[in-house]
Formats: sequence, structure tokens, C-alpha cells
Amino acid sequence: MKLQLAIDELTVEEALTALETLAPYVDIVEVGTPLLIDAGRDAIRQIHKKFPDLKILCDAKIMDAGAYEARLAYEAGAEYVTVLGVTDDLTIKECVNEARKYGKKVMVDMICIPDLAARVPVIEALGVDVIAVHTGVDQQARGRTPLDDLIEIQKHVKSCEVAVAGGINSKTVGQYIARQPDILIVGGGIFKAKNPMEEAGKIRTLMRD
Ligand SMILES: O=C(CO)[C@H](O)[C@H](O)COP(=O)(O)O
Repeated sequence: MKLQLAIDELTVEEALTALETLAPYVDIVEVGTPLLIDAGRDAIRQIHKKFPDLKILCDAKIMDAGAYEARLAYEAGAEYVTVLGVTDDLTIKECVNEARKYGKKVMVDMICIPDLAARVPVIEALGVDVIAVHTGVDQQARGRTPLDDLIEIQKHVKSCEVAVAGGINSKTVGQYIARQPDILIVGGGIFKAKNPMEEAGKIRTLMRD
């Protein structure tokens, strides 16, 4: 199981500083959508330059122009790019084609897909690498978690990796670890903790137990 650290509400400078202590705990660093809006691909470039061993996920949440936008992420140094599962199959396929050209990966964000059982086989057949269930922050504020979606999606995914995101922290992570997703995504749970390094350490320890 890999730990993906989602960096959403930090500046690039803050992200680079935070990674000095957090990098040893994580496998994948996510340049989150808000950070991407704030700093653009420079966020990917700077993190890649300072931490060349860390895999970077560009949370572009692509909805259109799959090949072009995926290429922008890969050329900046991202290993993964995200595309939205609600978009059309052609856009997802274009991302996959571009990933294969660059030797990189595509994660599909299943946010707001009402019928996971119907959509998963179609998306898997497009050749994506990771399918992620994701409860967005606005839904989290209404008390929703991604646990039921994780349980549901694991019934339908046959071969690609499964990731889970949405308000996970060291107190709730146990229920996700018990389901053994391939990638656990944590953002606010670490960055909003009093001691982010301690929180990342706790999560990492629980992943090993
Ligand atoms: O994709 C995201 C926001 O669009 C987040 O990066 C993802 O939900 C993880 O962050 P958190 O753990 O704070 O929910």
C-alpha cells in the first residue's frame, strides 16, 4: 500500500519546506488542484527538482483535451495525472495513450459518479492505471466519507490499482487500511494536524501493522 500526500492549500514554498520533513513518510506527492491553480506546473517542476526520488501526481482533474493536458503534466515531471471518470471515454483514452507514450500513469477520479458498478468496467477497459474513489471537501463538510464507495468499487475493479481519498486522518485510516487499497490519499488529515510529521508517522505505522 502506498501513501499519497495531497498538497492542496499550501504555496509552493510552503510545500517545499513541508516536504523536507514529510517526504520520508510518503510514496507519492500530489500537487493538488488548488496548488496547481495557484502555482501552475512550476509546482511540479520545483518539487521534482528538489525531491527527484518522489513520484508526483498532478491532480489536474482533466475533463477535456486529454492528450494535451496529460502531456503538460508529464513533461513537467509528473508520474501520474488525474482525469475525471465522469468525462467522456475518448478523453480518458487520450490520457492513457499519452501516458503510454511517456511511460507514465493515469489515475481516474470517480468523484460524483452515481453508479460505480456500471462505470468501473468501462473505465478499466480503457487501460487506466488507477481508479480512485474520492469524497470531495464540500461533501466531507456534510459528513460523507469515501468508505462505502471504496467497498463498492472493490467489488468491481478487476486489475487496476484502487485509491481512496476524502478526509482520511490517523483516527479513521484504520478502516481504510483494513480494505487494503493500493493507494491511500491523505491531505488535510496531515496538514491540518497540530504536528503534521507526527500524523504522517502515525499513518505510516498503521499501514505497516
Ligand atoms: O483531491 C483533492 C481535493 O480536490 C484532495 O487532494 C483529496 O481529497 C485529498 O485531500 P483530503 O485528505 O484533505 O480530503
